[in-house]
Amino acid sequence: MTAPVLIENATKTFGSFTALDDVSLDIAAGEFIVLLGPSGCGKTTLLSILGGFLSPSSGRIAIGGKEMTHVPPARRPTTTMFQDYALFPHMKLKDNVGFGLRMRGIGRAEREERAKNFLDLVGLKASADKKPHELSGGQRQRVALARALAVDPDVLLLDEPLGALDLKLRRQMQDELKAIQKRVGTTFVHVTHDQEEAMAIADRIVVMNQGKIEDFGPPSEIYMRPRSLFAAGFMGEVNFVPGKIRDVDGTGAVVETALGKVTLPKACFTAGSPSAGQGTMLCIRPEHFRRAGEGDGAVTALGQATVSNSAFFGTHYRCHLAPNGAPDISIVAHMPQSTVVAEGQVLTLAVSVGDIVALPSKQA
Ligand SMILES: Nc1ncnc2c1ncn2[C@@H]1O[C@H](COP(=O)(O)OP(=O)(O)OP(=O)(O)O)[C@@H](O)[C@H]1O
Repeated sequence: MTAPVLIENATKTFGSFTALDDVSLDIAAGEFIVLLGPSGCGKTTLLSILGGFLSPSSGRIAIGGKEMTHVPPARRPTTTMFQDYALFPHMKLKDNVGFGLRMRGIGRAEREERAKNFLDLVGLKASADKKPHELSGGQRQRVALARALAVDPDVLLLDEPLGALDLKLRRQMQDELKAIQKRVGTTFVHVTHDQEEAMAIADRIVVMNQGKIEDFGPPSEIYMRPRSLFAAGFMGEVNFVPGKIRDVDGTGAVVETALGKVTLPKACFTAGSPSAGQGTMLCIRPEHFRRAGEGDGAVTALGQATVSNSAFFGTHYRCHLAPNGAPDISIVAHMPQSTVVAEGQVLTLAVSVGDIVALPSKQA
């Protein structure tokens, strides 16, 4: 089963501290949503409000069109899977997976049948009679997922479920989790502070900071067209170049920066229309820099820069560049591996204007 989730103006305070600040989200049935943000930003608080373990101080929650704000966890169509997935050590895997069904009064034959189906879904059908200590960490994680899905929730809430796994296993489990979610079609809301994990699994990412939503959209949109400085910086590496908006017309604006003037179309201003005199921050990803004259399409030259450090990364050179005439700015650029970039070399930097995002330099 699957259901849409609606969160309207949810706020959660603990004494005078606001952990969640006027958060609204509209999640479609069957979506894989990731709540992403640094430690303490309110991800778990939001997940706990969805699961019914916390009540919002104000605002409301609906799941599948039904009011859920004050409904206790056991009466919600949700299951929560925690990082500490605590399987019962004395029970066989099929009994661990069937445990929730037993609690719901489902008879042994049906329980075993469903437990086996869900163990099959996570690739462990042949291990149904094993006990948790006979499994690896990744296999135990799969059993926990099978157990959570076996009770057929409309929405599965996952709180850093891969946090305890080593990096290689974690990447592998991310792929599996995504594939399983697509097969079952259940709405997943998954918490992580790992940006790569979010990009690997999410249909849409909710970027959170200090109890607020900074950005919400598909991974590529948040990476390429972020709507906040925080989201731009949290989703991968980015160079910030400060500037001032000078001339605005219907098509865009001219921005004056320490690297020179850049004419940007309206689409570059992802947080709203530019206004003259406003301070702005240009966000440029390292891979969007190139040397003047390289690549196709219209590029804007951003002056000359001296390579202060260059390292070969296989797919590219990662360079630190000191723009000539702008000592306060340091640039990280990825240059194609086809041409050697050496320390001390002077390059004319260029970027395609369509790759630049301009955001208000001070966001409320
Ligand atoms: N019961 C509580 N009483 C007081 N403060 C709380 C309580 N629960 C959470 N907080 C505070 O609310 C803020 C958000 O906590 P939350 O657990 O939602 O963050 P998080 O983004 O999930 O962080 P992490 O990634 O570290 O788990 C934190 O500053 C935390 O200290």
